[in-house]
Amino acid sequence: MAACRVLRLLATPRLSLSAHPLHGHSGNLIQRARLLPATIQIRSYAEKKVYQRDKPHCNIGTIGHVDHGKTTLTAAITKVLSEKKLALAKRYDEIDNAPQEKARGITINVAHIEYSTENRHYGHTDCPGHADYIKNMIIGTSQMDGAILVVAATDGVMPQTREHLLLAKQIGIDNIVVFVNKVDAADEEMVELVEMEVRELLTEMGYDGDNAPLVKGSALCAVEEKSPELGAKAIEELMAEVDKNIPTPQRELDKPFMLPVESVYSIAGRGTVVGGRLERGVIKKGMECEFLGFGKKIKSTVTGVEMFHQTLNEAQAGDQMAALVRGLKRDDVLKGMIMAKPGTMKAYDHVEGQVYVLTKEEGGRAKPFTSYLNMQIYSKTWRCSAQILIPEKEMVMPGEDAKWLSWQE
Ligand SMILES: Nc1nc2c(ncn2[C@@H]2O[C@H](COP(=O)(O)OP(=O)(O)OP(=O)(O)O)[C@@H](O)[C@H]2O)c(=O)[nH]1
Ligand SMILES: [Mg+2]
Repeated sequence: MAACRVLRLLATPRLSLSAHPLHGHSGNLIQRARLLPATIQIRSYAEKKVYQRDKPHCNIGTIGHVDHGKTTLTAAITKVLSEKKLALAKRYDEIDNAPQEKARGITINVAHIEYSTENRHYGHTDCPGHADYIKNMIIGTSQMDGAILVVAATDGVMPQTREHLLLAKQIGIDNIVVFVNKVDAADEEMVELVEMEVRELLTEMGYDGDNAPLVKGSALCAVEEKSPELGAKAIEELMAEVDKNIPTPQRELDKPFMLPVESVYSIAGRGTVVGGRLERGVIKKGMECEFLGFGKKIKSTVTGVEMFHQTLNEAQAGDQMAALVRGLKRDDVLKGMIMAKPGTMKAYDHVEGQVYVLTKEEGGRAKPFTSYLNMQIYSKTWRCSAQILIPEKEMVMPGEDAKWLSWQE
């Protein structure tokens, strides 16, 4: 189990950073960021439908252990909702569409899918469960307002069930709805045991395990149109719980805009498109913008805004959006940069934080640590290899609080 710590920035207390030293030294960050695969596909700006903002927008997604059925559940939700004309049904292989994903049968990149219920419009991020792709899961989860934790009844709580829930908690996801999947392949006793186990885990992680919304069913049955009680009905029940238990957050619309860049594309003949979840403010066509990060500061102008392939008159905080920007090459902008209103943000190469070090039982490390330790720091869509300094103590034990300073290596 990997150690995980949370930094609360003193200067900007709304921003929380998760440091996750899973992968050790990151090497050349910029090179790595370039290698990361694209996640939102914007094919053409021509003849786009205009997005109708007639329902509140909410960002959710699927987290949980590898192979527990997150992508199948994502496909099942779109299928069930498409029957009510609230979604376009997405097949499993349209969600996991990279050749490597198809070959290995696992999710590697997060996928962003859109659908609606009667009450809300959703952006859904399907995260990878495999331990090797935790970094993608952290970025995916940092864009969610609430999460669906998928646990297979055939397996129960597994290492990444625990780790994903821990990370979701650290990232600040307060509302979780559980889907106990693969109920078609497990006996009743097993399903009951798994429910108890998940509730216990939720409590352990600081959620209200006893009263957490939990739905049991089978995503595969819903996709294959079998056993409607376990299939389509369970999916409807799940979405009703999501509607009820994951509140739409208050968005900061009146602040200067800020978009952590999650993906960068180039569209032949049109230019460069950047995608991500708009963290605050409003973005409209014609606005000036500035990209910060990786030692760069680049000015540009927004020439188009869209969400899930539909044109937006304006993108609002919370939207999973993409912006076309003028005069930039694809390689000028990197995943992890911030796109902001010019002059409103500054880049730093160090952070000061008040840190609580998780104990081994909480999923942290067993040993104390001292200054000059190298680790990865994660925040929003960026991650960075950093060195830490603990000014007031010689060492910090798991379970202790400390003030610390970390700077980019
Ligand atoms: N019996 C049964 N199998 C299921 C169910 N849901 C998914 N599966 C199967 O479980 C396997 C894994 O499903 P995925 O949806 O790829 O799992 P995942 O959680 O997205 O996996 P990663 O993204 O790689 O972590 C596939 O073979 C699915 O067909 C279910 O309800 N019942
Ligand atoms: Mg998957």
